[in-house]
Amino acid sequence: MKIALSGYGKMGKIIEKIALDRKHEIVLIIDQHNRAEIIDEDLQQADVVIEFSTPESALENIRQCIKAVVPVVIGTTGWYDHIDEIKQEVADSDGALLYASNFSVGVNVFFHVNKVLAKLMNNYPYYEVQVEEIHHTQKLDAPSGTAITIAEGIINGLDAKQEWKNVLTDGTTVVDDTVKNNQLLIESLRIENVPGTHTVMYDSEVDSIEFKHTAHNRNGFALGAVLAAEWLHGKTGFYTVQDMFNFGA
Ligand SMILES: NC(=O)C1=CN([C@@H]2O[C@H](COP(=O)(O)OP(=O)(O)OC[C@H]3O[C@@H](n4cnc5c(N)ncnc54)[C@H](OP(=O)(O)O)[C@@H]3O)[C@@H](O)[C@H]2O)C=CC1
Ligand SMILES: O=C(O)C1=N[C@H](C(=O)O)C[C@H](O)C1
Repeated sequence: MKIALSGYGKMGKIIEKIALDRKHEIVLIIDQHNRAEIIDEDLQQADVVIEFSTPESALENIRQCIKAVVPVVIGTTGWYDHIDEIKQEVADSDGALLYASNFSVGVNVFFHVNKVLAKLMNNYPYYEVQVEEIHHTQKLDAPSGTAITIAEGIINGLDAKQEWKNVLTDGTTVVDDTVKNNQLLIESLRIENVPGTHTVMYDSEVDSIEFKHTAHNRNGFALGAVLAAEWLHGKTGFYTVQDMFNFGA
């Protein structure tokens, strides 16, 4: 398959290596420096674009892929307020798009079990729940896209929570204590060199339940993105990575 990389930072470089190992060809690399010169015909050399750039640039990059009718796999986070518009634009152009807040197998298993657990915990309302995410200090968005997906899974399953609220903390004190009872707290910590750690905590007076995923490196994210590009090839429509993993509802 011919792959274009949109974003060539920490993730783009690992994706390139895994794609080459899997006998794909990288036909175009886009970063901040050449972005302005990229025209639709450049993108159309590729069977699929893999987009891991920045929260500010992702939307424009995605829209150019849709306009050029080139399938796009999106790992970039921080653009999710526009998902409904993008879904409509993909439908209007008969394009192909797959996105994920997290492409790793482990996190997608975690997402599934998190939803089951949230429904179960309706029976035990004396547990208070919160989410914690820890990432490296270069991360531009908070909360992480993964934490948002986890929070949505809890909110859909657990009657006591209706919305999430994010607090950036230094790990010792919660800076903002205005979280309401119906809000699910997502604490974000930024610590040097952490690839991504997510924990769901249910806490009661007598005990705590902690459900945790720790990424040891970025290889699982990158492999998942390449597998998603292979899966999307030849399809049209709007997909999430859950369509690929197919763990069920
Ligand atoms: N879904 C998932 O599984 C995962 C998602 N992510 C997400 O992917 C994104 C990228 O992460 P990461 O690789 O760590 O970030 P980096 O900061 O390491 O890389 C970002 C890259 O985007 C480039 N860039 C900046 N502006 C543009 C633009 N307008 N068009 C194209 N490229 C541009 C930068 O170029 P330059 O170097 O020239 O500035 C850089 O190469 C983040 O949103 C992160 O949250 C990360 C890991 C897993
Ligand atoms: O920025 C990162 O590094 C990561 N971003 C994704 C997110 O926001 O959830 C996925 C992973 O946790 C790493």
